[in-house]
Amino acid sequence: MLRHGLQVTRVFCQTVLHTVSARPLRSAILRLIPRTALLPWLSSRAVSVSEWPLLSSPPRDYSLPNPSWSTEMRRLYEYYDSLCEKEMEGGEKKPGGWGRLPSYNRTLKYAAGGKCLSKLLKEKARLFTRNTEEQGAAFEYVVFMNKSEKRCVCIFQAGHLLEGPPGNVHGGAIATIIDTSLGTLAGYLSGIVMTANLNINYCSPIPLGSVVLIDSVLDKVEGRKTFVSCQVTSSDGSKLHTEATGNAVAGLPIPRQSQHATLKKKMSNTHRHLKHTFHGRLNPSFAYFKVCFPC
Ligand SMILES: CCCCCCCC/C=C\CCCCCCCC(=O)SCCNC(=O)CCNC(=O)[C@H](O)C(C)(C)COP(=O)(O)OP(=O)(O)OC[C@H]1O[C@@H](n2cnc3c(N)ncnc32)[C@H](O)[C@@H]1OP(=O)(O)O
Repeated sequence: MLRHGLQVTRVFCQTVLHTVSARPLRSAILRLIPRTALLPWLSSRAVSVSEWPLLSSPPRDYSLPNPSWSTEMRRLYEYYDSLCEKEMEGGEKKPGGWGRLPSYNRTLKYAAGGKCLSKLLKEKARLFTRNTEEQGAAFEYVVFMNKSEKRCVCIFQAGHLLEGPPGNVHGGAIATIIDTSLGTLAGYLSGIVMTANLNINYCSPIPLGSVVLIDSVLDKVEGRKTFVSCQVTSSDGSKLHTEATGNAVAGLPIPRQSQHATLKKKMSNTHRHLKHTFHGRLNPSFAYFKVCFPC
């Protein structure tokens, strides 16, 4: 009976809150509801308040296995996952040196725990490599990072929407996944970066639907520039498909004078959100990278 009552309350609250579109009214209602009391009823999943805000379902982590993954993709995922540092019984950490990076389609929003940072972001914007919900259709990938070796491995399965030459992957799609891997490595090591330069040699075509490995390493850091390179090989490493070098520049480009004040204000709002989300435990500007660096 009580369970039924709670369910009705949950559905009622969800309906009201989704129907109320006026923002001030919606936030007034949200303020009136005691979070800790209602959260377990309103969310079908068990999430803690500090992990995820009221009424939002946790974002999808695209780096986790899904039914479209081939046996080879799963095998490689399980291999690298077994090398990852894991919490063991008794709180001890199993050393491994590797870590899987989560991946979201709205990175800044989700990395900040769902706080709305959409002033900085376009509401409809999505990470290019994660812009379809159809599993297996385009970019299926997961990045494993080895911080001590300054290296990352991306396991990539190319879906049917990435066709270029018949039966093979489009060169632009290959460039995209290379940019993602190199950008992720450079960003992980040097903070916020923009790719300034990318050189690619396409050595042999990648068959559509196949699984390849993108092994990226740090070459050197010179001031703001982080030089990285990678090799794209078949999943058993026997065939070289592509090789690339890149240079990523750290820090945001200096905005024009007229944009400066607005950007500064937006960034300080973002920092406030991050500070609030992480309860001031971390330097908010780096919370995004240190807590859950996405790719
Ligand atoms: C708000 C950001 C938040 C990021 C959040 C990340 C989310 C993570 C989520 C998921 C991860 C997925 C990972 C994806 C990764 C994708 C990465 C991309 O695709 S980035 C898009 C394509 N790149 C551009 O659009 C850059 C356009 N260019 C620029 O903005 C500027 O030119 C920039 C920033 C690269 C440099 O501009 P300056 O004004 O800051 O600095 P100057 O003085 O021009 O250059 C600094 C140094 O770099 C060299 N440099 C500049 N451009 C170069 C070039 N093309 N080639 C070689 N060197 C270059 C210069 O010679 C200079 O070197 P010297 O310090 O003098 O030694």
